[in-house]
Amino acid sequence: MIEADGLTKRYGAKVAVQDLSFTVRPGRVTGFLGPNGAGKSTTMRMMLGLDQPTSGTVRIDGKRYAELKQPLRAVGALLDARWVHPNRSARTHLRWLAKSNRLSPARADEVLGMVGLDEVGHRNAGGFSLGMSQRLGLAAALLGDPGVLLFDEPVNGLDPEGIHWIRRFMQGLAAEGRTVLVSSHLLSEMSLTAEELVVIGRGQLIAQCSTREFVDSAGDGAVLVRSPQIAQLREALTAVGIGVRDSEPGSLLAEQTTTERIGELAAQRGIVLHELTAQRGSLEDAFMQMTNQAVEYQTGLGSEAPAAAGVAR
Ligand SMILES: Nc1ncnc2c1ncn2[C@@H]1O[C@H](COP(=O)(O)OP(=O)(O)OP(=O)(O)O)[C@@H](O)[C@H]1O
Repeated sequence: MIEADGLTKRYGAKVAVQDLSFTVRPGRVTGFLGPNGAGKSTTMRMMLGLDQPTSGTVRIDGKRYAELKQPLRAVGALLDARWVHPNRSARTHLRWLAKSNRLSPARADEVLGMVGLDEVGHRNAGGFSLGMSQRLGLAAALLGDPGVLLFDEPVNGLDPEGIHWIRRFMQGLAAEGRTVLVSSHLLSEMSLTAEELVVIGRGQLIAQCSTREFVDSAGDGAVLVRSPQIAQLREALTAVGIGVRDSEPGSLLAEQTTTERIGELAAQRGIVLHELTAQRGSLEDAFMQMTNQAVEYQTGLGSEAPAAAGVAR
């Protein structure tokens, strides 16, 4: 579990992270989203003790990073996949990391196998493709078999196969009961990967909720209904005060309601339904709507945007 409590980081006059409180729970992948410069990397660096908070705390399984006796056994991270010695083999790189963290060198081969690099473990890491480097970065993060994993933009620059592989891998780690926090700019990818979201803008919390709730919060509550008895359905809906908009022939859009309400109403009146679909936006729509106020610099004369609108829970 990761717990941020009133986390604040200032660089001189610049406030990178401001009074940020959220919890990341084990057993599912949590996406960490925010526009450029929102403070995601700074927050992750504070989780790993690479930056000190100006105020507030962030705890990994109840402890600050500095209090962890063997940090690599508690938290693993992939921040920059290119951080390897180019003339060292992947295996030597991992063994060196293991040794300097008092972990068994045999663990290097185990993690190489876990990420599918056992065949190329003897090759110089400097010659690895981006996808292979990302896998090596994941292997390094897993060396201490940690319960908490942090990934900063792990799929940046990868091809669809690489993205798919990392998605399944992260979901597998979460299914083993680990806490997995992953930042990404790729929103459609994040909607497939993450069950939970922490969304920040200008260093402040915008939302912490399930991906489903986040997407729903941006929807307009309309429900598409298709029925061979559309006239009767329209009458039944307007009779109970539900607003109706036209859609394709044989269909209508019921406003500000739920699929449950319409399904039950149709059943009571004996009206046959062929389709009942809540109209959802995409994670992209929700993100744009929620972070619109929170982009660091709005277009137009570089004026700063107002503070993030608070839908945080
Ligand atoms: N060492 C530093 N000195 C001064 N300002 C910094 C420093 N590190 C980050 N910042 C500023 O803090 C803010 C948050 O940066 P951060 O890199 O954490 O955002 P981010 O959400 O990770 O952005 P991106 O998605 O673009 O990587 C930015 O305005 C950035 O310019």
